[in-house]
Amino acid sequence: MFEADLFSDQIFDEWQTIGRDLDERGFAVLPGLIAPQACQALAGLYEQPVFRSQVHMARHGFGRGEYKYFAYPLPDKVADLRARLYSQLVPIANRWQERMGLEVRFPAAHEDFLARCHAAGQTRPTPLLLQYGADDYNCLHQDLYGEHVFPLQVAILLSRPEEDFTGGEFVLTEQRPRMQSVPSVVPLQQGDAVIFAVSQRPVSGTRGSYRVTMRHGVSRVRSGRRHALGIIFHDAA
Ligand SMILES: O=C(O)CCC(=O)C(=O)O
Ligand SMILES: [Fe+2]
Repeated sequence: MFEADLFSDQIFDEWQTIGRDLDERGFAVLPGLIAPQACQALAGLYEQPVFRSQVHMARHGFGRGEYKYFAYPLPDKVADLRARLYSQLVPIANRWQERMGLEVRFPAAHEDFLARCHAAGQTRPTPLLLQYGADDYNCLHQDLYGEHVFPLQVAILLSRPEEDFTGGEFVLTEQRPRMQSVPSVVPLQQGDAVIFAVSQRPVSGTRGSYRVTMRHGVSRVRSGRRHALGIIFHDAA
């Protein structure tokens, strides 16, 4: 299903660039991670019985639209993507932990990190499929589900901008100490992945690194229907 083989030599350079973008801005785009047909297939799962729960965002003040958390066992494609992206991101996550003065380090294999989450009672899977229609949006938020937090997450756009939907842009804000927040809009095509900080990231200052707080959301969809796949690496309590 993957356009990009996450471990091939060709994309080694791409991961170097991704690491640099993440360090500099707290987010990076991995273009064409999922082929159009596979995007359609993943969006089609929304109506299938592969979920543990459904959230209507308006009921919780999270925005407007809905999402569903996958149940274990995850669909093969989602499980594969989660494990493979994790192993690419772990060196970056550990570098960030060190720069933020945090003691926790993450193991090389995702299953070992999940064992840590599960032992602490964070046993529920967090990968999710989101569905937005006209006028739906997702408020700025952070996907924190307990004490154990992997500092990076991934969202993949499954629909085609301008064809399947208009509006509905992926948005990030960065809140700096004693300064006003910086907004970023991340342009995505179908199948593109955005990798971004879950809640905090290190920024280099004149006297070493300091932490900034990131939030993400989706601007109002103006027309059509938008699906996205969210890959969060920690499980939920
Ligand atoms: O719909 C999106 O693009 C982002 C959804 C989201 O909040 C997430 O994947 O955590
Ligand atoms: Fe989110």
